[in-house]
Order: sequence, then structure tokens, then C-alpha cells
Amino acid sequence: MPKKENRNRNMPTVTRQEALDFHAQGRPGKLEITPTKPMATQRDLSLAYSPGVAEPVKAIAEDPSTAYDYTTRGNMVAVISNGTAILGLGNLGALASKPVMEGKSVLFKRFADVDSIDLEIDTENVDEFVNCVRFLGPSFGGINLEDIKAPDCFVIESRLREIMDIPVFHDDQHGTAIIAAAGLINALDLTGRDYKTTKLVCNGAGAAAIACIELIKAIGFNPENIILCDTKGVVFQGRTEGMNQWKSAHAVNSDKRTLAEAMDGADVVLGLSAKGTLSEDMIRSMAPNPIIFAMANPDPEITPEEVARIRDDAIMATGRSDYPNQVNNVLGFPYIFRGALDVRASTINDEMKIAAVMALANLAKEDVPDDVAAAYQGNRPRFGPNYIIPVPFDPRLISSIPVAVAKAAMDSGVARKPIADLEAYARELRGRRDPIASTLQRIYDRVRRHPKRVVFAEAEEEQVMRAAISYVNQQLGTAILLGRDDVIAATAEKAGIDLNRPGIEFINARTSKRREAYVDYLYARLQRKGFLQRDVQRLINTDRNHFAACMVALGDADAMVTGTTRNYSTALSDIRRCIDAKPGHRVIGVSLALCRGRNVLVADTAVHDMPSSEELADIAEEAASLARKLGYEPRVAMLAYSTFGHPEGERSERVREAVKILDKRRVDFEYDGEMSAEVALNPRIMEQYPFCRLSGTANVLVMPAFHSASISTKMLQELGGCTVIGPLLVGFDKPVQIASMGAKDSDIVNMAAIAAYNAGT
Ligand SMILES: NC(=O)C1=CN([C@@H]2O[C@H](COP(=O)(O)OP(=O)(O)OC[C@H]3O[C@@H](n4cnc5c(N)ncnc54)[C@H](OP(=O)(O)O)[C@@H]3O)[C@@H](O)[C@H]2O)C=CC1
Ligand SMILES: CC(=O)C(=O)O
Ligand SMILES: [Mg+2]
Repeated sequence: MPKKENRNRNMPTVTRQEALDFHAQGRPGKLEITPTKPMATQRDLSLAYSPGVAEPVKAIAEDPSTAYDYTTRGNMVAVISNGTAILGLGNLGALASKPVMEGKSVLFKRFADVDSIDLEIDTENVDEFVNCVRFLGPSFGGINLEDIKAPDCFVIESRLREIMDIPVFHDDQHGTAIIAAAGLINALDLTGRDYKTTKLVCNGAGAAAIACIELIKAIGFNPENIILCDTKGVVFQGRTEGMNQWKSAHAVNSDKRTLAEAMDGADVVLGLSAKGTLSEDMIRSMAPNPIIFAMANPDPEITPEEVARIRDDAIMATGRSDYPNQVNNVLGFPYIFRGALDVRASTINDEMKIAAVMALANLAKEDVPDDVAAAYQGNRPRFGPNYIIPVPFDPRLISSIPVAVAKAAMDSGVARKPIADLEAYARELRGRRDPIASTLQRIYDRVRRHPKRVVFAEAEEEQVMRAAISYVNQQLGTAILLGRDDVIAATAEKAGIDLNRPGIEFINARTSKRREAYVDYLYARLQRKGFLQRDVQRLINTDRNHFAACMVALGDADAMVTGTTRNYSTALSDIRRCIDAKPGHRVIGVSLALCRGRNVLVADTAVHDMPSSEELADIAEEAASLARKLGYEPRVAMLAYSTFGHPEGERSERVREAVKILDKRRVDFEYDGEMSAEVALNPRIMEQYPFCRLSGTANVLVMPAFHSASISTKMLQELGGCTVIGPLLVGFDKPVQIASMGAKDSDIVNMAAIAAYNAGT
């Protein structure tokens, strides 16, 4: 069995303060409601509201199924909890469960484009809860129950399933069971075990645990080989303390009484209980090549580091995203509901659950194609002990699980709107995925695997200090804080920031032993550009950008981030004095615009004021290469106010000429132009130019000049509700990023991570 790689988790990946700030910043919470129809004119109002709204009302009254055509019902799931079993934190009440429920709603949207709203019901009374939910059916296409303690959850779910004609799915039961079963099938496969003889212990006998062992028995495990444990120890036949009918159904005929006794010689342990409940001795006593799924959240029953200290032959999984093998229901619920909603399933039955299990298990065994490898930080995973299950960001999940679930719903007769062409459905699902939004995740994951030393040039600023801490806490590498010691210390103290932690280093330009080397380096570059040696000395001693850029140029840091205190062009020219463009490259700025369902790269948003045709062609090449690096196949539109010669104009001529230059260079990506933005971005308008060489709408927009690039990206941000990241600098010989003036700590960390990413492996 190959040795496993486990992360060093001596420090939390996020601090309490970061998590609180994340939830509090901007509009509190994690989601908002946005209209999908224009609401600008009197006519819009007449259609959306009175009198127009009466028509769909009458249509639905006549034929209720048309609610799926005229309202949000068909794509809307309610995430409902009473907060009695919030993760592994216990019964903290309905209100405290809201952040988790909002989180689940957001994950529905992020991963499967399912709209969702959280509802927290403030009662522990089963009848009241059921009565509250049962009348909500008309509003939703499905109900996702979450974090409701056992055994109440079993009663609630089964009663609601009986009464309601839409899928009711307790995620902690079935979502968890589906993912655990998929991981287990693959782990058994890797360790050459037979279902019938494998001995399994499940610690925890609540919602998740009961559902897991029911599903595991359904796929072929021998019930006699499964021992369930809870706070009272082994659930054995005849036990009376702490029992209920659901535990009794799985009680074993055994004289083992404690978890430790049950674990002795076990092949598999499933932890669905609470933090730290599995001891090192228990793990030591397991059979060779044990399978350990410690799934309690947020802290597992035993950590991968603890297991690694005892034995190197285990397959280890947790519920967390910061270790390999994340067995978490996030891999299931968004996609299972996607498939169920798309066929208007009346329920989510066992056939659909097993179809999801098999789709997930099989996906981990498939060869990972190039575009998917990008989601794994370029490290193409291969089926094995560290990769028994895909990661939540695997872009194939959206087109594999819903298809399997939808097909099983149709085959088992619960689909009210069958899909005729599943291939076409899979293609449509692929279109729903949101590649640029996962780009940052990919960048972060890759840097975590190859941590880098990043110099934060403006470390006297409070938001830069916070960004540095976040950089370190996220295990991205070492943060080098450049600034005057006394100023940094005073600012940190005033802001209540503790910088004394591993991973943070301090450099004071005035006392650094490397000053001389930097002066020599910079003087050699600038002596024929009007600089005296003493000018260069002053730059190195007093200017943070020059000092930091020299650190990177001479290899004392891997990458640099700056920009929050100076305007962009000043920071850029400081850096250009110290670092050149990569040979054969041009330094440009590219902004990533993450819009609703549409993402584009826009260039050049930083450097060239009025680029020549030759420069526009270079910009197209640099931007296309960045797009590829981020995992997209570039389709570059060379933008102008005119389209393919109409209206004629001198300014568009420059863009047309750039296209001809790209023709001559025989570049290996799709490009065309000149064209206006609506032709580049609207498929119906693009169709009017059948000769256009782009195979789809553009994902890279090369702007004719800096002003149009800058104005349009800022308008996207301010008016279009898009998130704009950047400009990212590309083409420099060393990785440097400039954040915008006044950037928030989270923006600065993004820039630092991008700079670190560009520092390579
Ligand atoms: N990775 C994933 O995707 C998921 C993980 N989970 C995790 O599973 C755990 C349980 O969740 P859920 O089933 O919803 O909660 P429940 O409240 O329904 O069940 C909790 C179960 O854990 C048992 N338990 C609690 N503490 C201990 C202990 N110290 N030793 C042994 N057993 C203990 C309880 O025992 P008793 O019956 O005696 O009270 C109970 O059977 C949580 O940590 C949760 O985060 C849940 C869903 C998904
Ligand atoms: C993941 C999840 O749903 C839980 O831990 O409760
Ligand atoms: Mg849960």
C-alpha cells in the first residue's frame, strides 16, 4: 500500500476571526435573491405583477404542472433544519443552524445551479415540524432536510415523504450514505476485500450512521459483520439503555461491549459521531490495510496525522476539504437534486441513490482528462489510496451524477417529465458548470501543494497584515512582511493583530544585509538610464516596491504583492525598473470577470494605453495563454465598436490589422474580429456572421485600448453585479501582482496566491 500524504495541520486553515469576517462583510450572510426578469419599465411591471401575473395564476389553477413553467418551483429546493444536530456541534438550535443552512443553499447553486433557500424551524416537536413543512410543497421542487437529530429525523422524513409529492431527502442520512458507500466500494476494491467478509464498525448510531449502514447492507455487506456503537458502546441485541427502534434493527448478537473491543481486528471504521472518539490504540488494533472514514465535522474522530503516526497502511478519509479523500455529502446533494428536479421526480428512491453511488465510485476510477486535471491543481489524480473519491470541484460531477439519477428515476417510474436524450442532457449540464469561479480554488489548492515565499511589500498596512496571516493560515507558504519593525509592531498592536506565528517573517529594508546586493543589481540595470548610485541606494533603502521586486529578482522571495498604497501605474513602473518581461513576452494586465453564469477574461486592463496592431496581437497571445493556464480553451474576440468592417473606421482598422498579424503568426487558439461586444458574447447575434471563426461565444475579450478595457470592467463590477479579479499581470519574468489601491485583505490574499501560483512548482 503506498504511503499517504497528509497535510500538516498544526494550524487551522481559517481562523475564527476570518470566518466571522467572511460572514459579516458586505451584506451579512451568504446569499441574496435576484430577479430573473427585467423590472425596469411600466410594461415590465404590468407583465410581472398586475395585471399580467393573473395569466400564469389562472394557468396554474387549471393545470398545476404548469407551475414548473411559470414559476421558480422546478429549480427551487428548501434547506430545512431545526438545528438539533448541527454538524458534529450538537443541538444548538434553529437560529444557530442558519449559517450552515445558508451554506448548503449556496452549495446547491454553486455546484449544480439549483436555486435554494434556507428555512430554520424553531421547534423540537416532531408534529409541529412536520406540520410546518408539509404545507410548503407548492413553493418548492424539493425539500432537503438538514442537521436534525436522530431519531426525530427518521420520523420527520418518513412522514413528509408520505404526505408530499416532491422529493424529501434528509441529506445527513442519504447524502452521507451515498458518498460513504461510493468511497467504501473503491477502498474495498483497492484493498482487495470482499463485501461479504469485511468487518465494519460504525461509531455513531444517529441519522448519518443508520442510513450508511442500511445502504451498505443493501449493496451486499453481511449484517453479521457490522457493529454499531454509540455513546453507550456496542449496540447489541438485548441492550436497553439509549436504544430506539432504528438502533435495534441493527443490533448485533455479540459479547463485545465497548468501541475498543469492536475495533479489534476490524477492516473498516466509519466515524459518524464526534471529534476525537477514535483512539490511537483502536486504530492500532485494526486489521492490515484498514479503511478509516472519520467523517465527523468540523473535527474528525481521529486526524490523518494521528493515524499516520501509528500506521502507514491505512486508507484514510475525513469529511473535510483540507485532507485527501473528502467523504462529505456536498459531493451528492446538489447533483442528486439536479437530476431529480430535471425529471420532476416525485421522490428520491433507492434506485436513484444507488445510481448516484455507482456514478460517483466509477468517476474516481476514470482516467482524468486534461481539462479536469486542472481542477486537481494540475496534479492528475490516479485512483488509489489518496484518491478514492472525486473532489467537490471536479467539473465532471455535474454531468455524471444528475444523469445517472435522472435515468434511475425514469427507469423506476418516478419521473414525471422523462428526458428523451440523456446525451444532450449531459451536454446541457456541462454548460451549467462555472469554470472561472473554480479557478481561484484551483489556484489556492495548487499553491498549497507547492507553498511559496511571498513578499508583502506594504506590510505596514493593517489589511496587508491580515492578508499575510490569511496567506499563512491557508497553508499557502511563508509571508514575508516588508516594513519598519516599529511601525509594523505599533499598527499590529493597535489593530489587535498577532503576527508572531510560524510562517511570518519580517524584513526591514533599512537593516537588511541584502541591501548591498540589491543596490548592485539595480544600479547595473539603471546606471545608463539616468540614475546615480546614490539614487539607487535611496530607492532600495526607502522604497518598498523596489526592495521587494529586487528580493524576487534575486531569488530571496518567490513572488511579490503590492499596490494598496500607491496608484497602479506607479507600482508598475517601480517594478519594471527591477524586473523585465519574460523573453519573447509582453507584460499586460488581464482581468477575470466572474459574471452570473458567464465568465470572461478581459485584456489589456493595465499596461498599454493605445496598443498598436502588433501589440494587440501580443495581448491576444498573452491573454490566451493565461486562459489556458487557468484551464479554459481560449476563444479570443478582438473587440472594436464595429463588426467585420461595418461601420468603417480608422480605429477599427488597427484591430483588423491585429487579426491579420495573428493569422500570419499561426497561433494555436481560436480568435476573430474585429467585432463588437454583443457579437462576441451573444450566440444569436454571432450566428448572423456564419463565417465567424469562433466556435462559441468569446471567453477572452481583447479590448482596442486601455480606456475601453478599464471602463468596461469597472462597469461590469459596478452595474453588472460581476466579480472582477485583477488586473492580473502576466508576461513578467518573475511573479509579481499589484492589488488595487485600498484593496481588502481578501483581495490581497487572492493576488498573493495568484503571484505564488505563477511562481510555478
Ligand atoms: N462527512 C459528512 O458528510 C457528514 C458527517 N456527519 C457527521 O456525523 C456526525 C453525526 O451526525 P448526525 O448523524 O447527523 O447526528 P445525530 O445527532 O443524529 O447522531 C449522533 C450520533 O453520534 C453518537 N455520538 C455522539 N458522541 C459520541 C461519542 N462520544 N461516542 C460515540 N458515539 C457518539 C450519538 O450517540 P447516541 O445515540 O448515544 O446519542 C448518535 O448516535 C456529526 O459529526 C456530523 O458532522 C453527518 C452528516 C454528513
Ligand atoms: C456535512 C454535514 O452535513 C454534516 O456534517 O452535518
Ligand atoms: Mg449535515
